[in-house]
Amino acid sequence: MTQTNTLDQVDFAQNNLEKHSVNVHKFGGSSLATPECIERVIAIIRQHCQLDDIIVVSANGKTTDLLLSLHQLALSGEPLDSSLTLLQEQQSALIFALLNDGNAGRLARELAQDVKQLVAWLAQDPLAFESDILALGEVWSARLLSALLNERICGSYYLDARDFLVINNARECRVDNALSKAHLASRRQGQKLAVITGFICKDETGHSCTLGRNGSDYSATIFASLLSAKNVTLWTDVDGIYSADPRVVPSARKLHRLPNAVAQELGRLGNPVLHKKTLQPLTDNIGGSSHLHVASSFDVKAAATEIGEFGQIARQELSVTHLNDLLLVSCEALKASASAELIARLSPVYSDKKQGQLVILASEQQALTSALAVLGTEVTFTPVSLIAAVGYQVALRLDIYGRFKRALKNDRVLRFVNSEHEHSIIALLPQETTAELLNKVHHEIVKDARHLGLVVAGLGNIGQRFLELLPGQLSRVPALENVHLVGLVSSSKALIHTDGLDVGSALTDFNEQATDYTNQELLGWLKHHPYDEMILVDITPSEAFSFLYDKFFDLGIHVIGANKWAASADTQTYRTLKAKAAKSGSLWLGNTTVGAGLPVNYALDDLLNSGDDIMEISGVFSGTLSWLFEHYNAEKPFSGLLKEALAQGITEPDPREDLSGRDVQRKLLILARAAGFELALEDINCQNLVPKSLQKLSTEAFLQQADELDGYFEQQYQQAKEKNACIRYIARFSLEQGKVKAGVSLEVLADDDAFASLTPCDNIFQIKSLWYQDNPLIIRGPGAGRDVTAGGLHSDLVKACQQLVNKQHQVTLKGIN
Ligand SMILES: NC(=O)C1=CN([C@@H]2O[C@H](COP(=O)(O)OP(=O)(O)OC[C@H]3O[C@@H](n4cnc5c(N)ncnc54)[C@H](OP(=O)(O)O)[C@@H]3O)[C@@H](O)[C@H]2O)C=CC1
Ligand SMILES: N[C@@H](CC=O)C(=O)O
Repeated sequence: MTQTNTLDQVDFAQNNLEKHSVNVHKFGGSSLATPECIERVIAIIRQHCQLDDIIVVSANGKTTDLLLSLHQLALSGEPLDSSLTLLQEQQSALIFALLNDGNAGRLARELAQDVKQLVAWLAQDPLAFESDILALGEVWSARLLSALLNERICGSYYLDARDFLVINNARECRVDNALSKAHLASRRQGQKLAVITGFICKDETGHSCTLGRNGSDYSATIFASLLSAKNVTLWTDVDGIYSADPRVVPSARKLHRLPNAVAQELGRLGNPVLHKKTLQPLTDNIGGSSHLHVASSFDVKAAATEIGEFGQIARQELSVTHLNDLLLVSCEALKASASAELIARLSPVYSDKKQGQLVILASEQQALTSALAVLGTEVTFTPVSLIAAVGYQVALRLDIYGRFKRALKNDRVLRFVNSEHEHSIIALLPQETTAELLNKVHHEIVKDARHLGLVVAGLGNIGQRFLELLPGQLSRVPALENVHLVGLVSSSKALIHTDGLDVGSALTDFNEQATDYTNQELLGWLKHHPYDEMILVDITPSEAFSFLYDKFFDLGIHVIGANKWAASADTQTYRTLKAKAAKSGSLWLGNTTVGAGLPVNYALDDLLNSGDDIMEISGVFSGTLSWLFEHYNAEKPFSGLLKEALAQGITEPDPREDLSGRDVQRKLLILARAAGFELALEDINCQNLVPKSLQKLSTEAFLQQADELDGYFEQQYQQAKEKNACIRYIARFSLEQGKVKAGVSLEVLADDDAFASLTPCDNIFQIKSLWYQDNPLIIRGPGAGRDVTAGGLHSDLVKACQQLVNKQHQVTLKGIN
């Protein structure tokens, strides 16, 4: 895990910023529309950019539309004055709202010069200067942002892409890579942020050209390819790519990672965010491995969608897309081989040479009609629409094919076709694809596709057993179908694979491949994980690790803890954690913190849910102490038994946690809190069975001197025996006349007491409540041990997943909604 420096972490006066690679950030028009939007962009750059990165900009807000309308007005000979004034006013307003007086004056003078030139072009020959006219929007936007960066953040320069980006085929916007790369290299300035115009370029004769619809996105990926950039981020008004258009399908889920091939297919089949040209420079760049991110400049915290090459898990993502306003073209001439070049040029949505048929966008009808007129044959156009299931080689997945057909069984379908590389199954419909149909098909295809990541912290006695049971659970329990083990963490080493670890060999892989990590690195990875939900199972005994819960909940991570520290933390910390978890929708389960696999926490929850009031909880809460006192008969030394319990994995890693009563004290606190009481550890009297002389030693030294315990326990045992009684470590909590009484201690019990004759290691919980007053509720069984604890954690995992697989996230589309 590596950490990159961002601009807000460095002091520019003595900047020594380490570069990892170039990143390209593109900001669209809506992200740069107003002074407030531009302030947001500045904040993003400060946080996410490094020196030498490239920033690509579109024209501010609707500037290009205004320039286009001026162009139209000029062509039709209509007056320009009011539109010109509006254009200049809008630009001036941005300049004066954002820049200091000196820079604002300079940019206003340059703007006035440009407007003069614009008026001349419009008067002279608007058609010939169309691209020069449209290019002004990006030039103004880049000049403004660069000046602002110079004022606010760091050295910056702006580049007009027409100074280096050369295309040698205007119709297909094909870039002359060698020439453009050389020109760009000669214009870059080191240790500064470049702001470059998107959308515009020049042709081989030096004339201005534009890159067409979504041209700035295309510019960004072209620059990334020229510079072998590591990442390209399209900062836009939506926070990623969804499994269907979320404006139409409310249950659409964000796709966190998309393989290039799938993203390209989505762009081709009408995804509103991706354009089919955008990815081309990255995928054409053989050996290049740039990843494309789609992120929202309006909601920087929202996880983005990352597009690139990924392993198996990302390849399982499915989505549904649709296109209305299509035409099915039938023409005999299309069967001839002479039509091949025409078809390739048009790159239709679908073509069937045998049948002489194409499917094109309705907007392409005119171009096709004139192209086919040359062939002199009759053409028929039939309005159609398409709906498609898109995913990596989805056409080869028979289950998905079946579901897709099933969802459409009551609709008229002209035909089902697979795309060339099997990344989509397309249904051509003779009618419009309605919102209702889209929702129906989406539900059928995407219903169980939420991916849950799993990180296990603590790979000791219990953690290892948990992992041994995991493969069986994953293949047996339907709710775990989309759970992927992605991380294993011990106190100093971590093995994290975003694409998933092999559950069968996870521990061996951890022992061979895990590397040192810091908590910062772990949190950094968790912050950007690409899963719908992330579950962390804490099987450490560590208080330090429990301090991270606060951050986990901030990040919306779900926690299943066997670790008792957080659940028994001081009242303020506990309250804050509960509130944070509730706020971020994080689940926090800890059934095994008390009674290992026994469902005592669940039972208390159920009682409260049933309207009951709990008045008393008592019993034997320690598996270790139960095992010790049920076995102890003063024949074998007590210390010998203690070491046996440690070897059996019943005790805490340091058995003094058990013997001191602290473990029982924590458990009583956890249960009292679960029963709805607010109390702290200090409110629970605790009898420590470890003599002072052994309390401060290391675990090893304590075990060596453990025979110092023997005399005390022998005496306690014999004294009890004389009264036909026994010794047991008991926890008691009660509410008496509105006052809480709580304590844990060694008690002398009659041999026939309900807490006296347990199977060694058993816990017993006696709960008195309104419903269970005269005849208390009893839960009894093994309260410690590898199997029951690991099993209890699996029970929590299934419970969490049952809730999370169906959880709906509110889609927020800032800038669109
Ligand atoms: N034994 C039982 O029957 C029950 C136990 N529990 C709880 O289960 C937990 C685990 O117990 P057990 O398996 O016996 O413990 P172990 O000592 O056998 O294993 C502890 C694991 O936690 C790791 N660890 C320790 N500190 C940290 C840290 N700061 N960050 C990340 N990992 C850390 C250790 O790593 P390393 O190897 O590097 O030291 C080790 O892998 C405890 O909280 C215990 O109370 C709960 C119910 C029943
Ligand atoms: N050491 C504990 C383990 C479970 O929490 C016990 O003995 O009960």
